[in-house]
Amino acid sequence: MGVHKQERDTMQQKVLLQVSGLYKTYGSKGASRQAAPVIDGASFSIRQTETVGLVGASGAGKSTIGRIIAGIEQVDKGKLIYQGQDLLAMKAKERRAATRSIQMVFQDPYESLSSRMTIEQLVAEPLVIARLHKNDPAKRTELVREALREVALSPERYMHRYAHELSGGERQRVGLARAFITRPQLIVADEPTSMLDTSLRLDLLGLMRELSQRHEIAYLFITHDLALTRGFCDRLLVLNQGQIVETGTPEEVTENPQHPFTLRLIEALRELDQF
Ligand SMILES: Nc1ncnc2c1ncn2[C@@H]1O[C@H](COP(=O)(O)OP(=O)(O)OP(=O)(O)O)[C@@H](O)[C@H]1O
Repeated sequence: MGVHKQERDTMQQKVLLQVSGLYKTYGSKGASRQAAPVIDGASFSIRQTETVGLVGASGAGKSTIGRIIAGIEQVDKGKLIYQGQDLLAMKAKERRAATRSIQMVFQDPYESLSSRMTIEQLVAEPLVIARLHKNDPAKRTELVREALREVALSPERYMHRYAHELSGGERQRVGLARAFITRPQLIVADEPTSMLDTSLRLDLLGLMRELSQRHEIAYLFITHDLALTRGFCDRLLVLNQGQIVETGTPEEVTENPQHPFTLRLIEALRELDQF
């Protein structure tokens, strides 16, 4: 009743990640008691194959949440249940194994790819880190080729080149191929399009969508660009003062915001992006 088809389909998917009561304060141990928490009890879930947009003002803690989920940032308190497993209760080694299927794509394709490695080495690196196919270099090469084809880069043309020889759009595709090579269930994409021009932004999102449909990948898509979330995200999460204050489809959130902060955020972002 009142729920449209896309949303109903999404609701029927199983929960992939459940985040509950997340807290995070930055600062040295002594100072942290006085410092205000950046993440202050955030709770939300991501379903299998769902594309969830995380929006909020600059400095709201969006990247912090992304990095916590990807396991590259510590958390003070809270629960992360991924595929039914309590990640924060695990030992580091166990957690690494349980979260191999969570990958991250970063904002800056210039900074995030080493200029000393070939594209083949860069795309293979997550396999090396996860010690997958350790004694089978041919298998690794085959997987690199496959990952490059998935992001519409010809292996023959790109494998032996270096990141500095590539355009920004091509580098972001390499970033996506790196995320894809371990066959993730969830990709945290932190402003992956913000350094690309408009047509390349749409190309990358189109590619991400195709990957998701072909391989059943869910995304947490961190962005300040509300216009981009339409047609790409199934659902938005609005982060304010370290908490998720609103969720809904991009249309619901932008056309009928329920929380006063969301209204202010939309107005501010509209001014910024002429959205
Ligand atoms: N490593 C760190 N040490 C100390 N403070 C940090 C660190 N990383 C982030 N912060 C602070 O935490 C707050 C949230 O930062 P975060 O990068 O998560 O926000 P964001 O919503 O992603 O911002 P933006 O949209 O500008 O990228 C900011 O006030 C930031 O200065």
